[in-house]
Amino acid sequence: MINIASLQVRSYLHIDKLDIDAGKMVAICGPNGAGKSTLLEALAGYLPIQQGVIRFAGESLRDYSVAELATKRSWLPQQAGRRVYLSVFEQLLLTAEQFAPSHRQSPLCRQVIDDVVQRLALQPLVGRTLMALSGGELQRVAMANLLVSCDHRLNPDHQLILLDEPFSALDPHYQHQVIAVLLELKKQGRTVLLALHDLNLAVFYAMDVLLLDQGRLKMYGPAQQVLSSQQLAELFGVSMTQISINGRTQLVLA
Ligand SMILES: Nc1ncnc2c1ncn2[C@@H]1O[C@H](COP(=O)(O)OP(=O)(O)OP(=O)(O)O)[C@@H](O)[C@H]1O
Repeated sequence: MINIASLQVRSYLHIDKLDIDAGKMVAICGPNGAGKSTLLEALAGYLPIQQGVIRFAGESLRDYSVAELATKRSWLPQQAGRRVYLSVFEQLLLTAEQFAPSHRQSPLCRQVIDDVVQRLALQPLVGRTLMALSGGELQRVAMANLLVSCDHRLNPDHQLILLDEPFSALDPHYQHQVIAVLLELKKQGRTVLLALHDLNLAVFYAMDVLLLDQGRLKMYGPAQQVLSSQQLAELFGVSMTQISINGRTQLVLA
């Protein structure tokens, strides 16, 4: 689904070779400044590629038009939507209508929005103005907006979800709720890549982890293998160990 070869972006990020299969959920981890956002922005098609190639579904990213990319992948940057003077419902409708230009599809847009609002329990927020929301509320609405954009009823070609620290402002309840939604999308065959600082979430949910350090790919594989005590000590300078609670792996300071 994603194939990277000899990639250089912003003279900082260098990846010799990386292949990510469809239907994976991959946490991009690494210290501050490691290149996580840079990699996601490059995959989203927003950064010029200085050298090498990113292939998405077999075709070079350079060969996709902006419109084609918009239907195939969704991109959630950090701090999305802060300055928009729209209600939550208006924002979601605007997004839905981008994929359903015919007026006859308006009832479908409303159905998709209703389903997403219900799935994320956003009913108390739909009439509120985006500018008046808290950081966490705004992040939940940004996720709802992404879910509308990738709903297969409106956007049947959709394949890839890219998220930059989507849980940074969410309390534990909403973190797990959003991960559950992403796991449902993965089950449908969507590929999900997310920059993540909370290493425990990656381990707990047995994601694959792509570990970056100083703009280089350090390791890619199952979280339990990649986030070993030795690797964590080397990269982050912290002493952590994996333990098992009720059959789930977790990281604890040791
Ligand atoms: N627009 C930019 N122009 C030039 N350099 C940039 C730009 N944005 C980021 N950088 C630099 O590129 C490097 C990688 O930044 P990036 O934001 O990708 O890291 P990150 O792993 O997402 O970090 P964090 O965990 O702090 O969010 C950093 O050294 C950063 O200072």
